Amino acid sequence: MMLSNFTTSPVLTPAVQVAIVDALVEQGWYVGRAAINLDLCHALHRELSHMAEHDALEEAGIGRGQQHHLRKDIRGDAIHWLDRQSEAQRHYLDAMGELQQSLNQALFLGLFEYEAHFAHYPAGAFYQRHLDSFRGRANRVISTVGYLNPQWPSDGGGEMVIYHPDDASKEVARVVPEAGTFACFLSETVPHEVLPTHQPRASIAGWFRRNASLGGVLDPAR
Ligand SMILES: O=C(O)CCC(=O)C(=O)O
Ligand SMILES: [Fe+2]
Repeated sequence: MMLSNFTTSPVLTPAVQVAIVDALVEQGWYVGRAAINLDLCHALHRELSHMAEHDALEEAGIGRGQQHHLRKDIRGDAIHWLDRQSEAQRHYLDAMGELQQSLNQALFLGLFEYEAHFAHYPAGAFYQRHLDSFRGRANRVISTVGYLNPQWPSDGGGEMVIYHPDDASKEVARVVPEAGTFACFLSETVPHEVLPTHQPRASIAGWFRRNASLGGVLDPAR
């Protein structure tokens, strides 16, 4: 049994939370290495690997509610929504709850909930350039990605590319998906993609949401 101390140190330090808020205000996106507690990343990685090995993941699709369908030509990951079933998941979700409070206090965003899924990209999988939310639908406000891979070779592929909010042809960051790295960006304005990965790739993608129920029509969470 490996001893892990993710329960005793913060998932995201207060300094990292401040850096996230500042970067979102200044440029609309944040990327930090060694931002999330590594023991927690390892515990979450074990959990996701176990699910992948036991066929416990579902193929990811695009669109929500009735519009949900599979498009392997657009995204090739398999997912499992976090459900607080393990201590590691509860820690991650509690940390995102704290971040939600920091974001609301500093930016008055009125974020009211957070949803997140594990994502497993098998070798060869990618996710084409996209926005996580569409203006007007105003449901997903801030996107987060936590990376779980214990190590990542320089030729491993699978980087997340972030593009400039005002110029989608301009690459502003290339994020190596290694454990401890955390990315965060405005869901409606920051285009991003996952380049084809050359080896299995593990992450947690999540979104802070605002209630977007309109005209009595319930906005489906997923
Ligand atoms: O895993 C990543 O790096 C990003 C995934 C993503 O863009 C998404 O799930 O919407
Ligand atoms: Fe995305």
